[in-house]
Amino acid sequence: MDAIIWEGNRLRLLDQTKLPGTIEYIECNDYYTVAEAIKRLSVRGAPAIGAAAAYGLVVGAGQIQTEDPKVFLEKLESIAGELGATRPTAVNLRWALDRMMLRLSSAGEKSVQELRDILLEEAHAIYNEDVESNRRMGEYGQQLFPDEVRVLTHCNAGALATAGYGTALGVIRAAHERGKKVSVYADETRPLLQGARLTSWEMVQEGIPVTLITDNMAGYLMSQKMVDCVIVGADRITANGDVANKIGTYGVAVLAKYHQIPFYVAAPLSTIDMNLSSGEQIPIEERDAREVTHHAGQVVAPDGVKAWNPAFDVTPNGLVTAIITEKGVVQPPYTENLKKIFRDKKQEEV
Ligand SMILES: CSC[C@@H](O)[C@@H](O)C(=O)COP(=O)(O)O
Repeated sequence: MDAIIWEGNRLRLLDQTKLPGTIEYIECNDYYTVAEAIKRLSVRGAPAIGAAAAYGLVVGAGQIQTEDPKVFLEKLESIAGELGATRPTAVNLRWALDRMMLRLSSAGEKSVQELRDILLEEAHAIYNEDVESNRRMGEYGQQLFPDEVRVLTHCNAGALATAGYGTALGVIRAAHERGKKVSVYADETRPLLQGARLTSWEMVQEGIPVTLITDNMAGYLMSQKMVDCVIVGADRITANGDVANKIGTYGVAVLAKYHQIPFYVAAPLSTIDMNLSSGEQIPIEERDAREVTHHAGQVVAPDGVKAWNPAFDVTPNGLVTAIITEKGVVQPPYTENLKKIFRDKKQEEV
């Protein structure tokens, strides 16, 4: 199931808030619809947000009515600002928009129509490269798994959270495709249940054995020696290897350390923010308290109660066994080894 579809010059986004019950696509005829879809988590997951915003910028470019390239670029910059402000933690969003704008600024003198065409080409490149990165990550990551493995994951880092195939779930998929006996425990992931609604759905569709648990069961699961490793995705990784991911990830990492279970993070280089030296600098999105006080539209807390709703937490690098990227598996010390992986990538591009 594709989260993002560009077809016949139209953008359609799968409304993930309705899964697994209803499969419905949102038609995005203007960039406000894309921005709204990102804000309300119709499209979610760091790489998917980046690709959706890139296409959102293409849609926005079509709304700008001018033939003057300078005016066009000014208006586009403002649309990129609006799209970029929709969710603060996933760095892929800013990364994709910056890449789109940079491509235009390095294009030289072009007509407005040519600039629009370049934008679409770049959005396709971001999308296609993400799928390719996930497949590579899958190949590297699956080598860390023994032939028979029970894996715990948190939130949804699958095909739905990316342009396709998935990061953490991509590694699980790759292991399964290579004939390894993989079974998955999926944390339900309160408050919005991405684990229950999306991860377990993806695994069922794929025929990979999955068992759903509530978030507070992970400790007992580990104490019963029912899990061999943890693998999660990421929304932003800083230069020292600290990892921001869905709220609850930190708790799982602490439990994994205590139980001496490897804790892996799978993420493309577009999720690694080398401009931030540590996780304390990552902006953490706080969402509406109603997501905590309500469940499926029903109130589950007394009227007037205060609720706190940070959408992400930060797992310190010391709890991370390895970071799986499309360029290989990065081991500690992260400050040194992440720098090296970016240096190698730059050399490859020359
Ligand atoms: C491959 S995506 C990894 C993360 O983006 C994912 O684990 C996550 O935390 C998603 O959060 P969400 O709030 O659903 O966008």
